[in-house]
Amino acid sequence: MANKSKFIEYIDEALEKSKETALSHLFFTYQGIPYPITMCTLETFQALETFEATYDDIVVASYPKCGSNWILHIVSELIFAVSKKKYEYPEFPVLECGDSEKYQRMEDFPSPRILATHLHYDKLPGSIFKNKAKILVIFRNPKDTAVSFFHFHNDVPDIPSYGSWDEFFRQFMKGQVSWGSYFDFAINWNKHLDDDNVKFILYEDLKEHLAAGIKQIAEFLGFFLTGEQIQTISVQSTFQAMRAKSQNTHGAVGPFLFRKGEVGDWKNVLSQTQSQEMDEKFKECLAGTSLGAKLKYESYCQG
Ligand SMILES: Nc1ncnc2c1ncn2[C@@H]1O[C@H](COP(=O)(O)OS(=O)(=O)O)[C@@H](OP(=O)(O)O)[C@H]1O
Repeated sequence: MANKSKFIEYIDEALEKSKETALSHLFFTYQGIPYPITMCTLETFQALETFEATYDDIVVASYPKCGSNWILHIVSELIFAVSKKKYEYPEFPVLECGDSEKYQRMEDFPSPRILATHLHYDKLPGSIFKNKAKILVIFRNPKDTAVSFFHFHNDVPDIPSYGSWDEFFRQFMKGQVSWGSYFDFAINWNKHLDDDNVKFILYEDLKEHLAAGIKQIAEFLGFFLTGEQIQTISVQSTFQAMRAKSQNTHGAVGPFLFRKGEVGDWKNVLSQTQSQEMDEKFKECLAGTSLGAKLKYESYCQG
């Protein structure tokens, strides 16, 4: 991720703040959703109301740990392929993270701007829809998402740890984790996945058919690449390739962020009771919905 220094600088600063933050003090609530005080502030949320999206913006929307860094990488490689200019991330790309003046600075960022966000659909700035920015929404099955989230907290030395997986699981199921409930995030998006300018991506599908997924993303963004170019990006976008470069792209947190990149790791972590509890929650929130079908829950979360 190009202007590494600013990107990594931001991550390092957040880690530095995390060192002094106990888990019990990690969250503040804004409009009903918990956010980590190490990355989000009230001032920035208030300033976000002034953010003007543009038609050229590419927004990568996801619940945490569903693969946003993967998509950010693919999109920046696609831009490089069509423009021959290396995409430079001018600063940390998560829209709601950083200081309150970032939206002013963003006005001068070169187009297309690539933005990431973990905000729920109903918390996204209205200008994203009004100005018809393109939105890539990535979802991953909730069991692997929870396991990835837990490991991130408990493996990265400076991030506040949970006492145990069981404790994390309880909080995850209640939505008392950073960016709130996976299920609320999903319910919020459910009716909008076929909207104009929205492209749904399933982590598990991308993992199985990487080149085909990259081609679909390129087409959605209106980029025309040769099969050879798609193939090259595909080779650079495997988990192994990204993990190998992760210290350069993401700094010290890189190898923890690019942890395992697998489908089904939940089977090593969730107890049978926890697995059933998640199945019940899925049924209650998403059974019979369009997103429920798109997530292919039976394939990835059962058996
Ligand atoms: N190329 C590729 N292939 C497969 N999987 C990948 C890839 N890149 C990132 N990942 C996995 O995505 C998980 C991190 O998700 P995010 O990038 O959304 O994390 S974050 O919320 O922005 O911190 C995290 O999942 P886990 O390994 O299960 O923890 C990453 O390994």
